[in-house]
Amino acid sequence: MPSIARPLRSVLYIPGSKPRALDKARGLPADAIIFDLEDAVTPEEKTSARATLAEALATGGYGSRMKIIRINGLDTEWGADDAKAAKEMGADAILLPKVNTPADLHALAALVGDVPLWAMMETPLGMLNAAAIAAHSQLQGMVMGTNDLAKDLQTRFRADRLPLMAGLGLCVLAGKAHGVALIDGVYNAFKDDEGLKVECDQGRDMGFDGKTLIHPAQLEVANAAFSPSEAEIEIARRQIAAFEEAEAAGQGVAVVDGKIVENLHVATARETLAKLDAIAALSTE
Ligand SMILES: CC(C)(COP(=O)(O)OP(=O)(O)OC[C@H]1O[C@@H](n2cnc3c(N)ncnc32)[C@H](O)[C@@H]1OP(=O)(O)O)[C@@H](O)C(=O)NCCC(=O)NCCSC(=O)C[C@H](O)C(=O)O
Ligand SMILES: [Mg+2]
Repeated sequence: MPSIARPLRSVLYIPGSKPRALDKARGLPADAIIFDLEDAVTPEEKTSARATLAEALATGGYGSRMKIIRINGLDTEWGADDAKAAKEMGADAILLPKVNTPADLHALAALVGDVPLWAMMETPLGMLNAAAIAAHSQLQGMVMGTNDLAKDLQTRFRADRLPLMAGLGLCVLAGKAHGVALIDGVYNAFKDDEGLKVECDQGRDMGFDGKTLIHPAQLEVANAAFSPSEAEIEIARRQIAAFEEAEAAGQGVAVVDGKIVENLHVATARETLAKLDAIAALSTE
């Protein structure tokens, strides 16, 4: 399945309770924003955060950035009211935490109707049910919750994320099979650009569309890592040109830099250039 056209390289969490951060985000180069009512907001502020967020979104100014609202779980005292409020606020998508089964999404859909849904994939049961969750007709995005997953798996932190790979891999397979956007988990050490880059590159290599972020300082690294590189652009152009030349000569295969280029490689090359165009279009919106 091809990735969706909208760039989602950088997906920034903003606590719904923080007016200063909500305001700052209007000028930040994030492809998407997750306005958070869940873990970034204290129980004491849950209700007021809903009102603070509603005011920020009514004021607007977020441009073409995708606006996703993460609500509290429907098993909490805030979840149902969050869901109804998120729909009224005109969210592009509602993100449900700790999705374990498709039934969790059915319950949310019953409250909000046909609003696009996103799922936090962050429990062992959710990972095991990734294929069924990704198949839900309203699901358009999956966000990895690597902190909650690590907690439930009782893993130790490893820079290579080996203990999380089985779960992340299941989500990548499920998301690709059903054409769902795939966003990698956060990198907690928000002052460590080098570590962030390593993790972004790993996520990109795995097929994620982008990374969730917790601080504006992480935007540049993520945007760069999930954009086509100069080398990828250059080889894509040469592959397309070589294949077209081969086709004109009645052949189905070209060779570039000693490697074969077939239809499927050309499809990937065209996707790379389309992504570049979509990113360029963001700056003119
Ligand atoms: C991590 C932070 C608490 C750090 O905050 P702070 O100390 O205020 O940072 P700075 O002083 O460096 O901030 C500089 C300016 O940037 C603004 N800011 C900070 N963070 C954000 C943000 N996320 N979005 C927009 N703007 C932001 C500050 O307001 C400052 O602005 P100004 O004063 O005008 O210069 C903080 O960054 C933070 O709260 N981050 C978000 C944390 C969060 O959302 N956590 C929940 C999501 S992660 C999660 O739940 C993962 C998942 O579920 C899992 O299981 O893994
Ligand atoms: Mg979480």
